[in-house]
Amino acid sequence: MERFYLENASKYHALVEGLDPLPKPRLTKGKPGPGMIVSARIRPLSKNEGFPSATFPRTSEKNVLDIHDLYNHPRGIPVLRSSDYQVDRLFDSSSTTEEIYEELIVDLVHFAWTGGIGTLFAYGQTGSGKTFTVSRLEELVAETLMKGDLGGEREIYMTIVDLAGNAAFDLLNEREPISLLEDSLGVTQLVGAVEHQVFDVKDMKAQVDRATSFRRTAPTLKNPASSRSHAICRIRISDPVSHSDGFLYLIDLAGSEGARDVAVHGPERMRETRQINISLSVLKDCIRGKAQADVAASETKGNRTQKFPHIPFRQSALTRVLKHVFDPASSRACRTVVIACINPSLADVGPSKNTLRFAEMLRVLVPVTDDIERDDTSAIHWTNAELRKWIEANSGNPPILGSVLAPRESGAQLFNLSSAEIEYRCRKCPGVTLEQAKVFRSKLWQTYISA
Ligand SMILES: Nc1ncnc2c1ncn2[C@@H]1O[C@H](COP(=O)(O)OP(=O)(O)OP(=O)(O)O)[C@@H](O)[C@H]1O
Repeated sequence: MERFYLENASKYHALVEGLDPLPKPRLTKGKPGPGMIVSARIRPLSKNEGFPSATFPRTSEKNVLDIHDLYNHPRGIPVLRSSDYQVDRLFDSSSTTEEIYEELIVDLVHFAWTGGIGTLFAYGQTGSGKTFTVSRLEELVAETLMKGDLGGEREIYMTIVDLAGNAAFDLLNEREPISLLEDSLGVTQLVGAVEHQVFDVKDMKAQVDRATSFRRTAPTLKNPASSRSHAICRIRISDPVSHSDGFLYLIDLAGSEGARDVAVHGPERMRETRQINISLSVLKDCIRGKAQADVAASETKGNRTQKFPHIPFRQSALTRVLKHVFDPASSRACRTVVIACINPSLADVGPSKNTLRFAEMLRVLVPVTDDIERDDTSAIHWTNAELRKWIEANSGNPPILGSVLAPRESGAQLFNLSSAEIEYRCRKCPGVTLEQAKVFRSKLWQTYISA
């Protein structure tokens, strides 16, 4: 197939240039649900790949991507086959990891700092840029956490482990095997993994580099050092005053390889690929189930008598480790960001389409009512400054401070927080009682409902 693409590269360019400049519009009704953003990042095409780019972000529509494949028609005339995909946020090949951090990840850091659970998944075919993206994001997270301007004292602990099938290894301890055991509360513990307390940026970055050097890699057709395991970097942010922990998970998933890529590597690698694909499939079901549960909870304003979708988090080691992210019984406030990484090369259109289909399946959209679409001044569109003003005027005495907001939190994000999270934040303001926090919470939601 690659030979076919190379031989017909000029034909491909001519067909793409001759396409209708106004592609069929993508009609999606709805906005992303609370607590979940599904994005895609297209990496630049490297010079030595030799194939044309087959991915085309639309200029006329935000966050929509066209992929044009060249089909070897039986009559011998190559034809174009086009498909389009939509995500919540698309980063094209000129985007930097710093931009992705500012738009999507810094909020997760603030969220974890205030006691929430923030999770990032980088997903995609082998060689699509997952490790490149996550490594830089880890450095940027370290810089934010250690800058000292997040407010309050915290202790930071890091654990970095590697999951290959059902086996787990400690990347901060020379890849020593560890056990995944469930404790009496049903939480899967990483027994034997070192939890390293970090005190500055240099120390954090050194731990990340150390973990990278112990990561399991193997050559695939697409990447000479392909990661054949899921790497989980867990950052626990402990508040010594309230004795509560926030968590940040940065997860570089194993490359989703096609059978074609591993066929030359024998039965061991085929088995490994099967295990990776099964765990990715369970992960998809869990992320989607969680997003549906979040939407249902926000629509019923946290009423837990509502029947939530089944989330099969016990079916793989990866999702068992992330129990408090996926367990519907968990009361922890969670936010998740998925970055679907794409190699734009024409030779990779098949895996790229699979990755984008996977990303689309994760999206759970909330219907947008006409009122909300029309009314840009409604409460959920308030800026941070407007929110602070509203909080000051409506929080009673002693006042609940505007600091209950994470620095970049939007109106929609604040209104979608769980009741436990809102009360937890209010209680951190001096003198505020639980009763007052509850009154404030219900005022907040009434404002949201009437918005
Ligand atoms: N945004 C980018 N800009 C420049 N180079 C990139 C970018 N993303 C990836 N690359 C390069 O592409 C190659 C493959 O990237 P990377 O190793 O991150 O892929 P991967 O998805 O983690 O692969 P695997 O799943 O096989 O481990 C690397 O040489 C990396 O430097």
